[in-house]
Amino acid sequence: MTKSNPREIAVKIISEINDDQAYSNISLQEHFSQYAYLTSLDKAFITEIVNGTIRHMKHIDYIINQFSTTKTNKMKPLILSILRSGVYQILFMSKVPSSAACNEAVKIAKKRGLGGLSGFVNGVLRNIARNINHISYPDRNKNPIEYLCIKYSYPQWLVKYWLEYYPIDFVEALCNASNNAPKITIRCNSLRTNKESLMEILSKENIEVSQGAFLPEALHISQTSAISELASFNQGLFQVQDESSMLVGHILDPKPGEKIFDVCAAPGGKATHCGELMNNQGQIFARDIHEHKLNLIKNSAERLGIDIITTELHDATVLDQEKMSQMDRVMIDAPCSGLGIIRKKPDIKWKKSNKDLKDLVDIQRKILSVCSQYVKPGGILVYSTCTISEQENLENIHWFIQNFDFDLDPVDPYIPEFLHCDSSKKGYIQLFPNVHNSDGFFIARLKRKR
Ligand SMILES: C[S@@+](CC[C@H](N)C(=O)[O-])C[C@H]1O[C@@H](n2cnc3c(N)ncnc32)[C@H](O)[C@@H]1O
Repeated sequence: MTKSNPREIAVKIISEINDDQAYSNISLQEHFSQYAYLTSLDKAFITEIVNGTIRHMKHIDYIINQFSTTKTNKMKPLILSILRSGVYQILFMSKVPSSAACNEAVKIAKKRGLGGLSGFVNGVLRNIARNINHISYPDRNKNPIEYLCIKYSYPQWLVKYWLEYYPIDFVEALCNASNNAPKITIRCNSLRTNKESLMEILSKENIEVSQGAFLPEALHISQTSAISELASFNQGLFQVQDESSMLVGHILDPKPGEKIFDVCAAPGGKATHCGELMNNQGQIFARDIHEHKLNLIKNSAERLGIDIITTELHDATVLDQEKMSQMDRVMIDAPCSGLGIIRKKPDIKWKKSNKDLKDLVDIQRKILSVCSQYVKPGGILVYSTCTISEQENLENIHWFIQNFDFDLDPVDPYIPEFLHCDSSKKGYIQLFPNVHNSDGFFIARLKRKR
């Protein structure tokens, strides 16, 4: 069997994402396992082509359509994937010579049985490479929506949606920041080590490591692939988690000995963080609607040395009478549109729609109305999402406090001072990639009145 080269594998993954609805992160991991001969450099190269092409897809298609008589919506899907990945390399990968991008695209077309179209691929890509500095774009002043959609590659519904809530300069900065691949952030496991020791161990494993931005337990690391092969990972010294997501644990503020309910818990990032914050004392019930995901929680808890987490298969929209008013704290890390994690999962741009947001609001309100009943009088409920959508965030919270016996509770005591703002004094915070250089996250803290 001939080995597939990295560009060919990238085209395959791009096709799976666009044509078979695969998720970018899952498809990348599956191919890395399948092609065990790939080096870490190969993996980084494939990840860059795949995520970059998906990130800039609308911009890329706009360019292809200026140079090809056959428009992108009429092309064979495989040819389109080959062209898109070729244009990405020409436009965004300054270290890749355009000639290499064109030649390799032609080779892939031939190898995949589309030799008859190799001249077309060659012609379109070389034409684009020659004219890359003479492409005209929509005018920002005359047509701001089209400009943002093309320049930053976002679907029109999303640009319009964000513009309903934020000024255009903010939306432009948000679109731009959400196109940057983020640093990897890890959480030092305080049950097994401390930050200084972990930094030393990681350096010995040839991982570049630096302090996180918000929280004492957060570190940034350079390595993006093969984290799970590190001895330090397997010894449970850390967990991969964005700092914005770590803030949820701090805002919940669980104490040793308490009973905590995490009703949408998989893969367990926040449940295991709570285990660490509780010094592995107390009880955490970690539920999810998907059985196969419960193993992810169990495996992480075991690796991190946390034994107070009980995993349970349960639909959070269905009331569990036995748990009513039993919990000191309840965490609803709700299923959401994920518009805050486009940096990590660029395919979210193309997979979500306005209708999804409306459907999600229904589920989120159902989960809020059911799971708030598990909180003891005087207890705490934290609602969080990894999205930037007022409907799923603040509008849900306003609806909730109007209809249930809960008040917002200030989050300032639980977050670093530089994050303090008007809303944190009231009881919630919205993080943005363009403002906080983190995932876009919403976190609200609510206290049950009686
Ligand atoms: C945002 S993720 C949770 C992430 C998790 N808290 C963490 O920090 O790792 C939302 C989770 O909710 C689960 N989910 C979706 N609908 C649910 C429902 N009706 N009941 C319980 N879990 C649900 C999904 O399977 C998904 O794992």
